[in-house]
Amino acid sequence: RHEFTVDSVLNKSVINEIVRKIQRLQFENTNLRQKVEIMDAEKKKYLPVKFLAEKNRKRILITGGAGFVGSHLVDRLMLMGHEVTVVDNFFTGRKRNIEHWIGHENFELIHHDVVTPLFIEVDQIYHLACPASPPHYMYNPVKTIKTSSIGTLNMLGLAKRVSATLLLASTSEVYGDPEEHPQKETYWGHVNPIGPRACYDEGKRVAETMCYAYKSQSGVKVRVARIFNTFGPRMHMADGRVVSNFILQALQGEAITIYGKGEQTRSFQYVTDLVSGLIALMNSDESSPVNLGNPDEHTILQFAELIKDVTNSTSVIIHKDAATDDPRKRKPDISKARRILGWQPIVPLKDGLSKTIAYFKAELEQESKNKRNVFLPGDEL
Ligand SMILES: O=C(O)[C@H]1O[C@H](OP(=O)(O)OP(=O)(O)OC[C@H]2O[C@@H](n3ccc(=O)[nH]c3=O)[C@H](O)[C@@H]2O)[C@H](O)[C@@H](O)[C@@H]1O
Repeated sequence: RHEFTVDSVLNKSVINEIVRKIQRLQFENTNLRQKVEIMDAEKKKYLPVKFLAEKNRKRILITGGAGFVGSHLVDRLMLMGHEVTVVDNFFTGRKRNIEHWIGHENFELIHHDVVTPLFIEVDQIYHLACPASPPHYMYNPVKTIKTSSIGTLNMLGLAKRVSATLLLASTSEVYGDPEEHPQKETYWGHVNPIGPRACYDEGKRVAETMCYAYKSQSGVKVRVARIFNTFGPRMHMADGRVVSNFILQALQGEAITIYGKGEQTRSFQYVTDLVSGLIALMNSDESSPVNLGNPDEHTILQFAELIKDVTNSTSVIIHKDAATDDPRKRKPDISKARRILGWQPIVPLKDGLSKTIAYFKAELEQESKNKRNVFLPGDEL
């Protein structure tokens, strides 16, 4: 209408204005389209998770969820379609262990130390937070005791308040240096209460005691998993436990260090087997402790030779001083888990090792790339 009613100067400016508006709209439209495309691409980076009906979908808290075992548990529960909240203080946990879920609508990450109370709403709590490797838990023994005692107390308090079920990640270390072999859940253990391992062993023993005190006094639903030696990808490079030490030493051609004669035994389970056991236990009605481990027992010397063999390594095997209070034998009796949960480990040691070796190889490659890209003071940037 303007074209016919106003003079040609005004007419021209109106037309210019309309053209500008159209251009702006087109620009915004393109921008919006690009934004949607980026969001779609972002969505595609997540592995597809199951869509669970509201009544089956649980709100699950995993303390220590950015750690080695915790992050594998996160993966399984996310894929199952649950809402997962991870709490970690990142002492031994790493954000990169769970980075592939960050931003997902079913996932939440909270940087928090369980020694401080936490107020959230959840249905289940997998309480894994605590360093598990001897050099890590001995690094700050007082903090280790606080984590197992006050940390567990806080999580039991949370479970009580919101009527959640709490699963405690306990350990084979509650049996100490066992005088019964293999170890059944009925065995009370042989623990030195003042030795260097006591901060962890006794910490976990009191954590178990607290679970049963909360159960009998307040009716909290508890599950206690006594976890035996576990290995797999995402173990910390500086973990210090035997599997990661031997693999890293073998891959780098360094001497494989056996503490003592190597006659002590351990039985190793692959992490995905453990995850299946933890989930089965959480969803069972069993409140008394259950061993989760692989009964396939090896001496540490045999294990060093196996690692040398599977990595094709030229490393020599050397002996160092034996560790204080190092358990001489360890092998789980898993008949209870078999009977009650229908669970048993299924991953053969060699298969688990080859996945773990591939992981450490990739980590070492990444490290050597970083070394080449490192800038030193005085370098021109
Ligand atoms: O891996 C685990 O799941 C367990 O690890 C540790 O228990 P430990 O059996 O002492 O674990 P390692 O440090 O891996 O030691 C296993 C054996 O290998 C020996 N070892 C370890 C490291 C090494 O470089 N060389 C070596 O001979 C140790 O002296 C010990 O006899 C923790 O204390 C447990 O809580 C945890 O459940």
